[in-house]
Formats: sequence, structure tokens, C-alpha cells
Amino acid sequence: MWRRLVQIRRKFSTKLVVDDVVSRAKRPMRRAQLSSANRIIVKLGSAVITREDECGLALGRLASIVEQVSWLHNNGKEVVLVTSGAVAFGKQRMKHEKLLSQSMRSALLPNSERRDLEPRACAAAGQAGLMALYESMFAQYGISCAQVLLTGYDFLAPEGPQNFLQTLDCLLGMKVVPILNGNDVHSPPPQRNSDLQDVVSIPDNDCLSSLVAISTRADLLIFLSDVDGLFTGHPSDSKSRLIRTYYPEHPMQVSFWGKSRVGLGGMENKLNSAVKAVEGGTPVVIANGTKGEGTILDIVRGRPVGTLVASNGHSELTVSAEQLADQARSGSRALQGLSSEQRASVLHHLASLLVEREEEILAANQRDLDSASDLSGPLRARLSLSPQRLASLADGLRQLAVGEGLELVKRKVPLGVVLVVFESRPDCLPQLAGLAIATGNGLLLKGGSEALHSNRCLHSLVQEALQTVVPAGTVALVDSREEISELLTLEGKIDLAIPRGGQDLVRAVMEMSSGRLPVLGHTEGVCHVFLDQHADLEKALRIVLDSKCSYPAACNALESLLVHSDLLDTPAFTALTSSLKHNGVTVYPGPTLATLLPVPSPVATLGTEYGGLEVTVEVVRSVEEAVEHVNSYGSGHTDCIITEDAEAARQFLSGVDSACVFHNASTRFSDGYRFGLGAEVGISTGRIHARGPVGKEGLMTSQWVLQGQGHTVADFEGPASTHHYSHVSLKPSVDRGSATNHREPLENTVMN
Ligand SMILES: Nc1ncnc2c1ncn2[C@@H]1O[C@H](COP(=O)(O)OP(=O)(O)O)[C@@H](O)[C@H]1O
Ligand SMILES: N[C@@H](CCC(=O)OP(=O)(O)O)C(=O)O
Repeated sequence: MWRRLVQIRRKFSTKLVVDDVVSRAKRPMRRAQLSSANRIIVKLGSAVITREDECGLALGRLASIVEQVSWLHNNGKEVVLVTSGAVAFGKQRMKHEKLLSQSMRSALLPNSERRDLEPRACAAAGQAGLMALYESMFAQYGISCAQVLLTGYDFLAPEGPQNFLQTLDCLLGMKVVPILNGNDVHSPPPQRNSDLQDVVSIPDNDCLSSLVAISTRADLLIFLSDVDGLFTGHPSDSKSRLIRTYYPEHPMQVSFWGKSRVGLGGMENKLNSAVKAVEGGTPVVIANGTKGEGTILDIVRGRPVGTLVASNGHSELTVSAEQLADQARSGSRALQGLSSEQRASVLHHLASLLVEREEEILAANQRDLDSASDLSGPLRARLSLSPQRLASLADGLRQLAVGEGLELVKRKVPLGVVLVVFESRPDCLPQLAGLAIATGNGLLLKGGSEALHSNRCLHSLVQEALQTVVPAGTVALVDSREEISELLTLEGKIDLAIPRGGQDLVRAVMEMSSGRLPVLGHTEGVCHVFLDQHADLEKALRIVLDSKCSYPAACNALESLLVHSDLLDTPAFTALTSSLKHNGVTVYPGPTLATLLPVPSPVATLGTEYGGLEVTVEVVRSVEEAVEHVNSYGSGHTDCIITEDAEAARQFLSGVDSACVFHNASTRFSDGYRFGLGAEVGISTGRIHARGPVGKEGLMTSQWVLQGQGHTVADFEGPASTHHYSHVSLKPSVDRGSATNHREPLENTVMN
């Protein structure tokens, strides 16, 4: 079968393939681009068309497909249907006929003349029924359709495929939906091993669709089958995974066996046909046509449905999302195999590169800043790098490199592969890479497009530092948003997703992953400082100014200042507000303050993260009220009380339910580097164990190691038990792989 296909293709290619096919084929294709596809070929496999119980056509499914095709057609797209199912449907009809006439035939015909169900005869019978149905369904939408039956000769004729192309053009021009199938009646008899010279049949409709896609220069070919797409192995095997994107330039390991209930070609043939179509310039999506409604429209809208087979633009660097995850996983394993000294040397190398290549990094950063004129003030501030920032990043990496190696029984192990999506701040990149290297994790990074050049520059330095010891793919930079949505569905390939940015980003990541991956949320920072009536004015001034003005774009900057009502008429309050103004800070009164002082109208909403030189000032009457305000309007990030009254401080620190609660200290201390974590994965405002600035421990999990000497549970439990659990604390044991310095003593169960 495949030899015949190759033969047809070879002949076909020499006749038809036009120059621009090569350039069309080399265009990289992303899902989002599918929405601009104009000419779309939809191929329906036999299993989509016929019912599972072999009783007739699957009317519900077909109606939904016809409805979607009609919608596309009525919205200006040129849709060509390629329908299989004539043989399968015809077989059902003929079986019925055969049963009816069985007794008569067996009486009249000698054994030698009884015939089995002949596929060509079945196709002839089935095709008429199929077309009748399509006609009546399309008529519901006011659309006419036309039958086009093709053979290999249509492609191989001396004059080329122009005859049928002209017919197609004419039909499309007249807004008629062409419905294609192979002309099975012209096939050689099934038992004959055909002479390749005389081949006029096309092996199957996957092959036919790809030939049609290439010759009509279609923008998209959709294969609808009875499985969700191309899997790494047979879909019924629990170890198989759906492949979301397949780049022919980077073939993946796929095994094939079996076909659909009634299919002819099988998945291997479908993939081969898809690859040919891609080489001819048409991207392909293989998806399930038997479940759910709207699959075709979802594909055309660029949603991550099925498997996209497309060119990556022949880029050596582009690999699929899954391959990126696989590379990061094997990189993580390689990192785990390194000694702590080797890992520390990578971190030191990266730290030196950040300092030595300062000029290169700042130039890349300047390119981003130059093209970011429309970015809001806070985002622009976060985007900007400086020599000081690079020096402190380098310092943080050197801190990460210090490992003491503590022996643990419940040992710490890397999570595996972590995906971090971050906005604006390029300085996140070396921090996150450092944390991943220190903990032995593979890392996939997606930064904002506004920091493209800075991120690429910093990532190349990470690769440079890494490549002497582990594969470069251990820390990968992901290019497109589309890859992120694919990566977020890769259960088992990615162990944790961390969005670092505003609430919108966190929400988008959670939605895209829809519960398939654990997500460690780092959301906004609406930090409060409460000025108690027993505050020291001098401390208050220093803390408030530092919290607000030292880096207003940071998530740990002050956004809401709460002032005890007793301070309102004091020189302390006046001094504080005028010094804020003096430092360029715009003050917005809260609703209560607005009723007490002759100030302009109050802020519309409390709990705003300004990210710039702006602050809300509100009045509260007690510590309890301050605590309640913070818990209601804060984001659970960092909140501080300024007071000399120990009881007030105790009340605030125990009442406020945030990741970080401070007494007489700037909110800006809330930071992984300042907490001695070297660098931070992010600041978690969630309530799981990783809370506040999350350093290496956020990228680690644990593993229990049990050393026995032939112990069984029966030795400890039940009437014949000879041992008992004593749960005595033991000395810590070995820490696998990580160059980390876990100091917490862990308890171990001893069995005697
Ligand atoms: N690696 C694989 N991924 C997906 N499907 C596979 C794979 N290997 C074999 N198959 C089989 O391929 C079938 C789809 O191909 P095919 O029988 O040609 O379908 P259709 O009739 O829709 O053209 C599926 O039903 C599945 O059983
Ligand atoms: N012309 C044949 C095509 C068969 C075919 O290619 O089947 P499938 O592999 O299900 O797409 C028919 O209509 O049954």
C-alpha cells in the first residue's frame, strides 16, 4: 500500500510541485496562525462517519460536522470535505441485503459462485447513501454540495491534475462545497498485488487529502479520526501520550499498531500523509471527530486541539513543547548526577558572566526599553536592568553555590521539571536558572515579549555556564505563548508551573493548565504599613519612605498606609505626608480619611497595587481595625506595624494573615535575597507550605528512604509480631543529588 502511495507521490511531485511550495513549506507555523487559514480541507475517517455498533451512519456527529463546515463556508472560508466511509457504510448495507437473500442464494447458487462482500461493490453502494445524506444536511444551511470522485490518474495524467483542479475551482467559485472520495470502483481487485505501472487507485483518503491539499495549495488540512490525535504509542496504552505538536524536522519516537474499527490507512499512514502535506506547504491537525462538538471550529480558532503537524521553519533551535520538557527532564537528571562542587562551579561561572558581560546585557536590555515606549511606568521600571542589579544577582548566585550537604533520611530531591512564566523583569531569569541548577531541576522559562532581547542575552549566558557539565536543554527559553498553553497540559512531563506576575497572569496560567499541573501562584503585592499611635516618628518616616520609594515597582513596595486616628492632628502625620509629597509620592485618601479632613474625593477602591509613586492613606481607630483592614484589602503578601507598644505589635503580628508580617521594618525586606535564600522562585501568597519568598525549598520535594534487613509488616503487627515501632529520632541521612544545605533535622522511624 505504502509503496503505491510513494509511487503516486513521486510521479505527482514531478508533475505538480510548484516552486513556491518549497518556500510555503519552510514557513514556521503556530496554532494561532490557523485562524487566518482560508482554504481548508477536512478529511473524515470511516470511523467518524459510521456508528460504533455498525448500524448505519453516525448522524449526530455528521450533523455537527456539517454545521461547522457550513459556518466556515458562510463566513467566507473555502472548505473541501474528503469523506471516507463509502466502503464501511456500503458493507453495512450489503450485509443486510446478503442476509435477506441468503436463503434464496444458497438454494440457487453453487458454492463456487457465492461472493463475499466485495469492497468496490460496497463502496459503490455506500457512496450514494453518503452523498444523499450530505446533500440533505447541507441543504438545511442553504448550501449546495457536489461529489468529486478521484483516482490516481487525476494526478498522474499527462496534462497534470489541472482537470480536477479546474472543477474544484469552479465549484468553490460557485460557493458549492466539494465532497471528495477516492473512486473505489476503479481500484484494482483487492486480491491482486498491483502492477505499479498501472495504478489508478489512491491507497486511501489520508493520502488523497494530502495530494489535494498540496495541489490546491490549501492553508490547513484537518484529519478527523476516532482518537484524540497522534499518540506516542497506541492510545489504549496507558503509557502513551498525546503529542500536541509534531515538527517533521524533529521526528519523535512514535510506535503504531492497529487501525480504527473500519479505517484503511492507520495512524502511521496518516502521519506520513500529514508530513507530505507539510512538506508541500499545508499544516495539518489530526483530531478526534467522534467526540464533542465544535472540534473543527476550535482547530480553526487556534485552540490546542489534537496534534498539530507543522513546519518549525527548519530552525535547528525550535523543538516541540514536549521535546523541550523531555530535554529539561534529562538535564535535571544530569544535574542530579553532579557533585555539589560541580554545580557550585556552574553557579560561580554564571555569576562571573553576569558581571563580565554587563555591557552586552545592558545593551540587550536597552533594545527592550527602546521598543517599550508604550509600557506603563511600573512595568518599564521592572524591565530595566542596572549594573547594581546585575551585581546583586551575581551575589545571590554565589550564595546559592554555598552547600554544606546535610544527611537526611527523609531526603530532599528536586521536583524534576519546573515551568516559570514571568512578566517584564529579566532579572528573574538568572535567579531562576541559578535556583534550578542549585536544586538539580530542569527549567523551562517563558518571559514577556517586552524583555525578549534581555532574556535571550541572559539565557545565552546561562547556556554558556551550563554547557560544560550538562546539556543546554536543561534550562530552556520558551518562545511563544502557544507553547506555554501546550506545556501547561503536559501532565507527567512538567512537575510545577510558577506564574510570576500579576493576578491576570496567574489566572491565565491556572486556566490554561485547568488543574493538570500544580501551580504555585505569585500574585500581586498590596502591602500595608500601619502607623500605630505609639509609633516612633523618626522610625516611621524612614520605614515608610523606604517601603514606598526605594523601588516602587516591586511587589513588596508599600501601597496602603494606615494611620491611627489619634495621630491625625499631630505634627507626626503632617511631617509624614509632606515628606511623601516631597519624594514625589501622590497620596490618595481612603474613605474614612476623606470624611475627617478637607481632602479631595476618596479613592474608588481600596487594595490597589499602584506599582509607582502613589499610595493610599486611610485612617483606622485601633490595632483590631488595622488588622481587619489588612486582612480585607491586602493580598496576603507583606504587612508591617510601626509601634513601640509590644502588645500592639503582638496583636498585629498574630492577627494579620499574610505570608510576611513585620514589626518596625520596611516591607522591602520581603525578598528571597534579603532573607538569605540567595534568590527566589517568587513570593507565594498562596497558603501551601511554600509561602512568602520561596527559595530552593520551593523547587524541592522529599523522598522517604527505608533501609531494612528483610523486615516485614507482619514482624510488627498482628498476633505473631516480634518487633515494635519505637519512632526514635535518628541522625540525618544522605541527601540525593542536591548541592543544598538543608539544616532542618528530620525524624526517622527506627524499627527494632
Ligand atoms: N501512535 C498512534 N497514535 C494514534 N492512533 C494510533 C497510533 N497507533 C495506532 N493507532 C490507531 O490508528 C487509528 C486511526 O487511524 P485510521 O484507522 O486510519 O483512522 P481513520 O479511519 O480515521 O482514517 C486509531 O483508531 C488507533 O487505533
Ligand atoms: N474510499 C474509501 C476510503 C477508505 C479510507 O481511506 O478509510 P479511512 O482510513 O477511514 O480514511 C471509502 O470511502 O470507504
